[in-house]
Parts: sequence; C-alpha cells; structure tokens
Amino acid sequence: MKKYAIIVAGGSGLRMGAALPKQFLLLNNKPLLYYTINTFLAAYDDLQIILVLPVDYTDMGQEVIDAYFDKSRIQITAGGDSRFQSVKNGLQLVEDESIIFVHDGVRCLLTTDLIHRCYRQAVETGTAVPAICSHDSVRLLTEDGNEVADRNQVMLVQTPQTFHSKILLPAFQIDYKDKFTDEATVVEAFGMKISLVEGEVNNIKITRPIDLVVAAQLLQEAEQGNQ
Ligand SMILES: Nc1ccn([C@@H]2O[C@H](COP(=O)(O)OP(=O)(O)OP(=O)(O)O)[C@@H](O)[C@H]2O)c(=O)n1
Ligand SMILES: C[C@](O)(CO)[C@H](O)COP(=O)(O)O
Repeated sequence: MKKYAIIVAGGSGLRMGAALPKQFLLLNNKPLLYYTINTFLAAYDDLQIILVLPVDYTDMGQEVIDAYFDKSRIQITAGGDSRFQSVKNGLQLVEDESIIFVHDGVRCLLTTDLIHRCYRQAVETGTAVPAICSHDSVRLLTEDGNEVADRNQVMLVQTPQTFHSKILLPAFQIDYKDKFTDEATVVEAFGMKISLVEGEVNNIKITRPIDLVVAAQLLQEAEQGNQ
C-alpha cells in the first residue's frame, strides 16, 4: 500500500522561547527536523514525505532537505494557524489511496519499529494511534476541587497517528473545533473508533528547553548503541 508521512512542523515554538522555531534548533549539530525525516525515509523505501512548514520558513526547510536528503521523496507545503489546519494543508497533497502517518516534526526520537507497528495496525483496522501508560498519578479537576483518577484507565497519546486515507481524508472535511488537538479527536468526531498501539517512552515531543537536553542525551545513547 502507498505510504505518506505528513510531518507537521508549521508551529512557531512559543513554549521553547528560542529565536528560531524549535524544529530548526540543532541537536548534536543537526536540525531537529533532520532526525524525524531521516527515520521516516529509513522506515520504508516507498514512503513519500509531505513536510508542513511555517510560511516564512519554507526556504530554511528546503535547505535542510537539500543538505541531507533525496528531494524526490519530499514535498513542502505551508502550515496554517492551527495544527488542524497544517494537517489539512498537508492532506491536500495526498494523491493516492494510501496509509497516512501524521507526525509532529518535533517528536524526533521515534524509531522505525514504531512506524512499522503503526503501519501494520492501520492496514488491519484503518486506525493506529500510539500511546503509553502514565507513570505519574493522575487527578481530575471537579467543580469543587479535584479527585483521583485511576491511572490505569489513562493513556498518553503520541504520534505518528496513522490512518487509511479512506478515513482520514473525509474526516478532515469537518469544521474545526478547539478540542481537535490531534488526528484521533478528528477521526472520532467523524464517528470512527480509534485503535491504540504501544508507543515509546523516548518518543517525547520537544516542547520546552529541558526537552532538548533530554533529547540530546537519548540521541547520544541511541547512537552509542548502534556502534
Ligand atoms: N499551526 C501549527 C501548530 C503546530 N504545528 C506542529 O505541530 C507539532 C506539535 O505542536 P507544538 O509542540 O505545540 O508546536 P508549536 O505550536 O510550535 O509550539 P508552541 O505551542 O509552544 O508554540 C509541532 O511539530 C508543530 O510544528 C503545526 O504544524 N502547525
Ligand atoms: C498531537 C500530540 O502530540 C499528541 O500528544 C499533541 O496533542 C500535540 O499538542 P500540542 O498542544 O499541539 O503540543
């Protein structure tokens, strides 16, 4: 089955507070986006990437591609004001019936194993959303304060959120709502059940400066493990 990875990197990284959007910050001397793109290209030879970038940073994104990758496998498009709109812009470049991975450009530590796991499940059930258990206790806010929740009933959701194009393309015709924080919420609103797959603890979303420190360490450990 044809495969597309829509890598959403259209955000501005306000919580990181850096001069550049965080997807272009360097991690062990390479832009963070390099690692994300590299892992998807390595996962499948027939996978095409649709890279969604802030409109003012498409040239910088093109420079990253020219420096490291086979350009014939990567298309660039401009992002929107919300993650939802960025995904929607990316979906406009999907031409064939396919399995579509939607991945945060800033989750740069995912592995090819996770991509393969998502693919297999999406082929089988149409949907595959990676998630991990909470290793913290969880409390719910209530009208008069808060109460404990059973953390075994909670899963922390990651990307790549992976779907058959027959599901994802029509689902994204829906009008935007604030609760659409990821593709699973959109597909659920379209009336489909979501199937979860085991995520990865190291598949962190680089959000704040501390995440860069953690990611650099994890990357170094992974590279040492590969030697
Ligand atoms: N309009 C947007 C907003 C976010 N994203 C992407 O969605 C992913 C997850 O979003 P987040 O971590 O929130 O990134 P930012 O929006 O850049 O960060 P912040 O919320 O701190 O500004 C990132 O890869 C980001 O680039 C996007 O493509 N288009
Ligand atoms: C898609 C996501 O990474 C799943 O955990 C998350 O919902 C993105 O949230 P953000 O507020 O845009 O960082």
